[in-house]
Amino acid sequence: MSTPKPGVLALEDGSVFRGLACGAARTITGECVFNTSMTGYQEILTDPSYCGQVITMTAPQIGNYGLSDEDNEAAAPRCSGLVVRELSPVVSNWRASCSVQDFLNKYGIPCLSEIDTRALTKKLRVAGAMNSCLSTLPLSDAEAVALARQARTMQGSDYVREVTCRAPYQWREDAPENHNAPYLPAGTTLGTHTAPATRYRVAAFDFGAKHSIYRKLVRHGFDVQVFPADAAAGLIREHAPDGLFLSNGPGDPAALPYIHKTVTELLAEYPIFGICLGHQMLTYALGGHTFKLKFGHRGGNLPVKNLETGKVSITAQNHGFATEPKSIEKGGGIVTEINLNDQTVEGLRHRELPIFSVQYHPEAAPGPNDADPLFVDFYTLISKRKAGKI
Ligand SMILES: NC(=O)CC[C@H](N)C(=O)O
Repeated sequence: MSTPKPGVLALEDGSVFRGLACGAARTITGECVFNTSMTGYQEILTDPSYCGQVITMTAPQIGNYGLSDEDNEAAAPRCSGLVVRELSPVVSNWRASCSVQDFLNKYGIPCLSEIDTRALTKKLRVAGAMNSCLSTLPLSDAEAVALARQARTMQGSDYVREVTCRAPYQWREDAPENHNAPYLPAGTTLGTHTAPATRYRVAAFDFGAKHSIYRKLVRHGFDVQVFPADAAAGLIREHAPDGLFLSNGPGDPAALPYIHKTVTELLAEYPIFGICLGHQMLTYALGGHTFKLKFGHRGGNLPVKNLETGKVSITAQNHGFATEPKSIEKGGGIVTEINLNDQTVEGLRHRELPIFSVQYHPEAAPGPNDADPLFVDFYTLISKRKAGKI
């Protein structure tokens, strides 16, 4: 075994953490954020919404079950770096095809282990998410801090352009990355889930979508046609979908005026469901705006209350921005859900139009399945629209 090399993480406030280098040998910068999920590091690493960010996992050991070919959320990871307390020296799972170390090497992502992630997370909670420099090459503290201070700021950054698909395509049920969601022919039942007999066509804007969302849509009776983030309203109309889906994605939601414009144009024409960045795009289409949260919500057990039903769901989340509640009122938006930790907006709907969205991740990969019925709600909304009831 080769001797582990030292590596460094520096924050823009001048803090420096030294650990052991693994993954790619390089120096990167990015916004340092933390995720409190106990499991699901593969889905987190491959979620394109982390583009431009250095992910700190607060779970003390990462990597013990390796990575499997079926659980990726995108074709390649888009995060900038990974920080962990301990990387498991062994991989123990029959589904595993590689280790975290091998995966990071393959995709050129640097990682630090043996970092006091508790101290780092406490710093980020008090000061807020900060820009950082992570290097697995020889670099002095002063050099690393200087690079962290020069890093591109999250606010104002359009990272969607870097992760969206280049051309429209049909999401294929039999695509290799789709193996872990068994295909249910129309009308058949698996466990408590019955695949609807009638399938609807949904046009999905890919802002950096997690594949689990497409898998869920397919399971819930949708045929998914995926469109690049800058697809014009006319292109969507040509496809004649039954509904629109707005995906999750990286970066600052305020920095995407071309998407705000398209969604505004399509607002009154189709039933719409948005998740995370998609929810934020609906916010802008309703004339509203977002603001940056201090340290964001990233984890697998965040409590959300539905203000209309009183029901509380435990949800998976990954976002750094949130909707300003008052800002959506004029455009007909109603806040439907709030986060019980900080009372920020977690869901909205339109007063009359068949449009709704959530800031959290109902596809839950990783995470609890409390919000799974939202996919059924979207299906029901489209059924009603087609029956002329709304
Ligand atoms: N997961 C997402 O879609 C994140 C949305 C947005 N980039 C945010 O951080 O708030």
